Amino acid sequence: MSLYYEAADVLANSEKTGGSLKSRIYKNKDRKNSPAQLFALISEASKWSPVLKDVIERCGLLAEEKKLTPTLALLLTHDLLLTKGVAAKANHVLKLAILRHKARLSAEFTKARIRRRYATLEALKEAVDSGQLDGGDEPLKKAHGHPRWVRVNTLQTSVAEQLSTTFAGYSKASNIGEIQGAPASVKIYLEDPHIPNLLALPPKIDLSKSSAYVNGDIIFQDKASCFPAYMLDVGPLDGDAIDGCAAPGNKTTHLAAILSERNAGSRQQKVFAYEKDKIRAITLKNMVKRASADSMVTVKAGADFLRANGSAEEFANVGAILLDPSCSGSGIVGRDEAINMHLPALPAGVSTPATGKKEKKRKRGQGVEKTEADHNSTLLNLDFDDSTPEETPIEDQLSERLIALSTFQLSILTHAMRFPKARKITYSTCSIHFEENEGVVFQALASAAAKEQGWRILRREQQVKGLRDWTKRGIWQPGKLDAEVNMTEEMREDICDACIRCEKGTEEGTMGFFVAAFVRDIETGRHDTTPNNDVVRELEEEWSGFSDDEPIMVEDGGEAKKATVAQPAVSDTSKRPKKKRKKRRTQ
Ligand SMILES: C[S@@+](CC[C@H](N)C(=O)[O-])C[C@H]1O[C@@H](n2cnc3c(N)ncnc32)[C@H](O)[C@@H]1O
Repeated sequence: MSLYYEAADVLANSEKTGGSLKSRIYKNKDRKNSPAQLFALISEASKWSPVLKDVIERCGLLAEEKKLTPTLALLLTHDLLLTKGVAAKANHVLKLAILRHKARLSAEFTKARIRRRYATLEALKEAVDSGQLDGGDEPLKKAHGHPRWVRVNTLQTSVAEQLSTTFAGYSKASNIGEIQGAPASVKIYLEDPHIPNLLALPPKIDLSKSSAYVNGDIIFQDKASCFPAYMLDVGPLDGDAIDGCAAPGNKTTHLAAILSERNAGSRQQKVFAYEKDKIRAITLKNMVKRASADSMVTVKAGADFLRANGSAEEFANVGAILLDPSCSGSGIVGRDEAINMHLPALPAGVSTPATGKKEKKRKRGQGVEKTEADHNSTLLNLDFDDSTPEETPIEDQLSERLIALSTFQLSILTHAMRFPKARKITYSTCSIHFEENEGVVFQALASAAAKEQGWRILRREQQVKGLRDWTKRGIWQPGKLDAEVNMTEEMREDICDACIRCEKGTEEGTMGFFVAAFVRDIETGRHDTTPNNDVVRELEEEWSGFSDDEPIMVEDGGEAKKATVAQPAVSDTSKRPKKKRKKRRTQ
């Protein structure tokens, strides 16, 4: 199928596949054209669509070319006017159709630019790239746009140095709202008040080609994603650290930077970075290298943290563990202030034609035309997701997936609690669900591991200043845990107050996120951390085939069960019954 038919087919999403546009493009292996090519065409055409819609309508293209749908007209006009040309054979029916109107389309394009008061094509391109034309001719006015968060990599540079080089000529914004509403062309930044070495920049700014990004001086990392390493607050007395779930490596490199800073750059303390997935481990290694953290970080590629033996000699000095395990990804901002594709309206009396070989036999009202006709609208809302996702949000079978995920999350957390020298653990997710967040924290605190090893929650007043001051705290959702937690309401409130939440789409400009920290006085801990191979085997049995990209299938479609709060009295792992994943296990 030609590039244009295939792109139109993706946009029509006639099979009603879930997920963001990007995941729909990249997951379908049956397409003839490369995902990168399809994604580039659709995203570029949608950026230009407020202008091109106008050009196509004024030119009367759809009235004359009965073979073109509004989507095809938009895609073809984009390539005709803004690229090297239409990517099709000279005699292709679509190419012939659009080329017939080249002169008029070009003339209307020039008029459209002049009407918008852009002196040159370059000036118009800049406005389009910065999203200024997103809402028609109106400048970008998003209530809570998602800032481009940039962490300055202190292993290589400093905020002062970056402000005088990469961001030379930028001025200080007075608040985050100013950043959130700014188009990319406005050169402003804000130093984050909660996290050191973090800058907020306008949402659509593209720094991916800047030398600072390419050479690792700056790292794109959402503000919330910086909370765990900062919360861990590792200092010279904390020894080495482990990142138990590390790829792509944002938190690993942040942890290394903090350790190095606190150690006056001596880099004596090490970070062990576990990554179970071999492919993701390659990304992790690259990121660690690019951030100049390779002298401090040992990547455990393809290694399962659940199998790590805390009593091993190499971990003898591990005092801090950061855990950011796989989760539902429900907090991720897919830069999902979705991009709108403005489609040209069909002239009165013109019906939408079929859109390609597969569509030839379709009747009016199917495929692309159905999508457009059904919604009776000339606006397609595209959830683009151009970030590097840590997880793939999957809405299907949510409650089953939450049970499976939280079982795994609890296992990994209680495993970390058995490392003999560990005194600090952070647990985080980019999920908004209680089950994966406070639910796991309450169960971990009630677990045998926590009780035997003396772990408790790091109370709000003991947290580093920026996070102590953060106002969004944990929540309690009654009825979500099978057994009520054996504690007073006051204790429960304290634990919730110790937990930190971030919401997406708010005036804070973060993704949806959760973090909590656990601490203990080392003297109270019992040193028993040999991995229980029965438990590991059992988990592997349950988790074989699990990957971040795959939804977890549950055998029946039955109602999800609530999580059970582990009670210490029944927590002896040797008595743990072997069972399948649907039941939560006592840790
Ligand atoms: C949420 S992502 C981590 C994101 C990372 N902390 C960052 O900020 O860049 C979770 C990662 O943990 C890995 N993972 C899941 N289970 C694991 C296990 N048992 N041991 C090691 N890595 C695991 C996944 O493959 C995935 O790459």
